[in-house]
This record gives sequence, C-alpha cells and structure tokens, in this order.
Amino acid sequence: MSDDTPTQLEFGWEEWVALPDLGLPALRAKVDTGARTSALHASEIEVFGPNAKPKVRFIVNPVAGDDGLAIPCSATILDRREVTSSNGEKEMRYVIGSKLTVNGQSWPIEITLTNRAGMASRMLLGRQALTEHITITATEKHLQPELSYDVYRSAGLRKTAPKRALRIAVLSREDNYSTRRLVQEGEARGHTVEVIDTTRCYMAINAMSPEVHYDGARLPRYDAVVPRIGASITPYGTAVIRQFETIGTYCVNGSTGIASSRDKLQAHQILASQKIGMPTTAFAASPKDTRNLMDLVGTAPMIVKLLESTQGKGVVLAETKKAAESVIDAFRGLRANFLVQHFVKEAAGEDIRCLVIAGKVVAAMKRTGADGDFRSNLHRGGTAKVARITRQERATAVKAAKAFGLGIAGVDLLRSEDGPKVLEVNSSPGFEGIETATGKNVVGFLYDEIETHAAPKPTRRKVRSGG
Ligand SMILES: Nc1ncnc2c1ncn2[C@@H]1O[C@H](COP(=O)(O)OP(=O)(O)OP(=O)(O)O)[C@@H](O)[C@H]1O
Repeated sequence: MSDDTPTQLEFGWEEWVALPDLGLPALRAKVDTGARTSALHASEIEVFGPNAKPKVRFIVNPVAGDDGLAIPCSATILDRREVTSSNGEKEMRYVIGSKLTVNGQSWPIEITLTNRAGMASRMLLGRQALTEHITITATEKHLQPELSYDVYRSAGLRKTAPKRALRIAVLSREDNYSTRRLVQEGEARGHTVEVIDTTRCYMAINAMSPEVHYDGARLPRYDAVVPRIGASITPYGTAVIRQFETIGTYCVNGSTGIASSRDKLQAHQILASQKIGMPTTAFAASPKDTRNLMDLVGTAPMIVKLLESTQGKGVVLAETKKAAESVIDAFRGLRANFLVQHFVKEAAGEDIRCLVIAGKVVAAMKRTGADGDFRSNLHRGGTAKVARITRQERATAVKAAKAFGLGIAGVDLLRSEDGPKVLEVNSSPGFEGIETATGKNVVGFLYDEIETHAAPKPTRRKVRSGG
C-alpha cells in the first residue's frame, strides 16, 4: 500500500509501530491525543553538522527494561521547540521528521526527542501523527498486528538499518585536491566532514579523560578520523592520532603504521622481515664504512637516497662507485641521513602505484618519469596512466600495506627481473593522480570502509522477546 491511499486503521491506546528511517522496526507506542507532536525517548542526544542544516544523533533503547539493546540513530533537525510534557514541565526539544509504519501503511510524522529514563513507553503518538485515516478506541490496545522485538536480534538488522550520518575529522593542513575530495565525497553521502589542522590540535594527556582540543574548545566525539599527516610533522601528527586512539576513535590509519612506514630504515626492515620483495638496501652511520656499504649493494650504478626525501628530491643515481662515494661524502658533510640501494634498471623510469584500501588494491597506475629521468614522481613531471597489475604485484601491495597495519596505503612497486620490488608504502596517498589516471572514485572506496567500520553497531544483549 502506498502513502497516498490510506485505508482506515483502528488504534487502541497502545499499538505496535515501526520507524524504518531510524532503524527501529518494532516499537510499542502509546497513543496520546493530549499531545500535539509525537515523542521518542532518546539518550545521548548530540547535535552535529553544518549550522545551515544541523543534524542530531541519539541512542534509542527500543525495549523498555532492556537498556542492553541500544540503537544509534541520526536525523536532520527540523525545528527546536518548547514542549510541555504530561507532568507540566517545559522542555526545549529537537524535532525530527520520520516515516511511521503501521500494518504496511506509512506516513510522515514529526517527532520530538526527549531523554526521560524510566518511561514505560518508548514512544508517544501525538495528534499530528494520528491522521484522518485513524480512528481511536481508547479502551482497547494492540488492534494492529503485533511486531516482535526479535528483529533486533536478527543478523540482518545491521544490513537493513539506515546508513547513519557520521561525524568525521580529516586531519590535514592542506587545502588540496585530496582534502577537498574527502569533504565532497563524505558530504555527498550525508556525513559531516570537518577538516582539522593537525598542528593546531592540543592535548591534555591524562589517564582518566584523554581529550583533544582545538581552537579553544574540546573536539567532539568523532566516528572516524582520516589522518593526512605531512612528512614534516610526523612526530606531532602521530601523537595527535595516538590521542584519538586512546579515546577509542576509529582512525583509518593508526599512529604506529604511519610512523613506521615514514621511517625509511624501519620501513625497509619491516618489509624485509615480512619477506616482501624490495631493492637490496644498505645503510651505515660511519664514513669509515662507505666502501663496505656500497659492496653490500653490489655493482654500480646504484641509488643513494636521503632518508628525508619526498617527491624524489633526494634520490640520486650514481653511475659509478666513485660517483656514489662523492654523493655519500656530500650527504655526510651536510649531516643528512641516507641509504644506498640497488638500482632496478629494468624498471626503466617507471613505477606502479597501487592504492590499497582495507586489504584490496582498488586502483593502480603506472607512472613514467619525464624524458631522461629515472624518477617517475608526478611532482617531477612524470605522467600517469591506468595500470593492469599481475596477481603477484597485487599480493605484494596488499602484503606491504598489511605489514604496517594501514587501512589505506599507496604502495609503490618497481617491476624488476625477479618480481615486484616495493619502494615505499605511503600512509597519506594523494588522490588526484590516481583518480584522474584510472577514472575511479577511490575516495568512495575509502568511505565504504569508514561506513563499515565506524558506523556504530546496534548492541544486542539479553533482549527480552516482546509481547
Ligand atoms: N632503487 C631504485 N631503482 C630504480 N628506480 C628507483 C629506485 N629508487 C627510486 N627510484 C625511482 O625514483 C623515484 C623516487 O624514489 P622514491 O619514491 O624512493 O623517492 P621519494 O623521494 O621517497 O619519493 P616519494 O615522494 O614517493 O616518497 C621512484 O618513483 C622511482 O621511479
């Protein structure tokens, strides 16, 4: 039956109803013709979202006497109104809109949210909801079909539950394509996405109530944090993420994974310990060991790489051992840390960027260096196009992201004679190059993962069956 052709329904003083938009398939509602607007008993009522279109999220315990069953809900706020409750008390309440379903018929109603624990009925149906097609027999109850609270126990509940709007923080200092896409895609899905400058977060570190503050106020409870931590602020950025982890916030990439993948020496050690292919790499602290270091890597040409290098700026190709020695001397003179690496010549100035999200390669592109450059970085004038990768390359990329426990990672591979060699695992991969080259909505894949992980699950404990 549709919303347009209501058939007559008979209500007693209490009926079984459903609010499907809120993920509440069974509720007992008391008919209260003394009240204008319907009311739903909700706790943890919290406003979020843009000022122009604020939302509210809250918890409903649909079964009276069973607070173990908690359903997280969210809705757009229609109004905020003063309501006088049955005991005469005035209260400011948020008003939301939702569909009310009874016996296969649905119609839109307004609902105020109120947190009054101990109320036997979880819902009151006011006059506004009791439209013309309803007749009321106040001396009877349950004139409409009975629903069962068992639905809250069914495995399908999470699948059928409406997607709850999430509040997400993107930790980023840059207003670039990647940040903008994260905001745009999240908002298109109905979430609220706030961009937070990582370096402006400050923290009270104490055992009882870990918090993150920003611009004079404590940051709210986020459903998910997407770290986009630039290399120059890794230590502080990872400290901020650790704080969110302590609070229990879901972080797409954890502080440990970001820190260890950033530290080139540690990253190579972790990759090696997982038997993941990578170019032979050596490092030493003392100038006395320069020759031995080069011998470990093999014959020239070889790569000398600054540990702090990004965008290929500190990557040098030394054609001879003599040239490598001069570069190493120069780096040492500048007190710069570096590593020496076998030059994978057959890669011929190309590398493969695999974007791994939640253990899957969701997109891959081949980057080719500008004419005559062995470095394929797009920042150095390289070009990118979609890549077809082999099963071995796919497995290597997935394994590399997993080695650092990263939910999202850009894994760079070189195609060598003996299989893929991982160059680096990037915990804040850019989206522009890969979305342009592959035409894929990579950020969408990331939100799929966030929605799966961060959407609060209905808790089901000791549910009494209804009746
Ligand atoms: N061992 C190697 N053999 C062949 N080519 C290499 C090797 N190491 C680096 N390259 C080339 O140089 C480019 C830059 O190297 P790498 O990614 O290690 O530098 P980076 O400065 O850390 O860059 P990023 O900004 O990606 O972190 C690579 O994309 C690759 O094309």
